[in-house]
Amino acid sequence: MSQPLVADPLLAREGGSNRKVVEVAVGVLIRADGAFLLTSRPEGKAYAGYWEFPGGKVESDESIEQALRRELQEEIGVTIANATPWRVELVDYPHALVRLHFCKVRDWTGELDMREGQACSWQQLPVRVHPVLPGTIPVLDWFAQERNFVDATVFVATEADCSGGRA
Ligand SMILES: Nc1nc2c([nH]c(=O)n2[C@@H]2O[C@H](COP(=O)(O)OP(=O)(O)OP(=O)(O)O)[C@@H](O)[C@H]2O)c(=O)[nH]1
Repeated sequence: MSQPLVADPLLAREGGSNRKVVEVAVGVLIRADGAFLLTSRPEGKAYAGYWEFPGGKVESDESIEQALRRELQEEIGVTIANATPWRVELVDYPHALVRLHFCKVRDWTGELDMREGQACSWQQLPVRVHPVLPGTIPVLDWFAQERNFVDATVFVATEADCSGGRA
């Protein structure tokens, strides 16, 4: 699959790309111990099986927070108390030009329930699930900056790891 570009917002706004921008609300659920929730993209969607933060497209009559509340109920069965806007990123995929509105969520009710057959995993840096969706990688870098984490944000198995560590 060809790799997406992280688009230049100015170029997109000035007509460098005439594709419609799809607004996406993304929830970064963070537990008290700092672990964050990743989910796998369901079968049938672009990049099926890739790991991402849960969320989805904003409908025309919704705010980012409303869309996020709806998507998280629909996809993972939790109700968020509130969402704190964190960062916005424009990504130019072959299938869509998306503006990702990442929001931190620390307070929710309900048990996790993967309603679209996804997998889920609470992760710390470096993340141990793969592959990670290209548009999700920058979020790991933002976490690394916040947490003074200097190693690679995605764990890469070495030969020693694969052979159980024996020489
Ligand atoms: N949910 C989510 N989407 C992301 C992330 N990073 C990222 O590039 N995206 C992109 O944002 C878009 C989200 O669309 P989606 O297909 O998940 O949204 P949706 O649930 O409303 O889909 P549907 O309307 O096809 O059912 C996809 O193009 C996806 O590749 C992420 O961390 N989380």
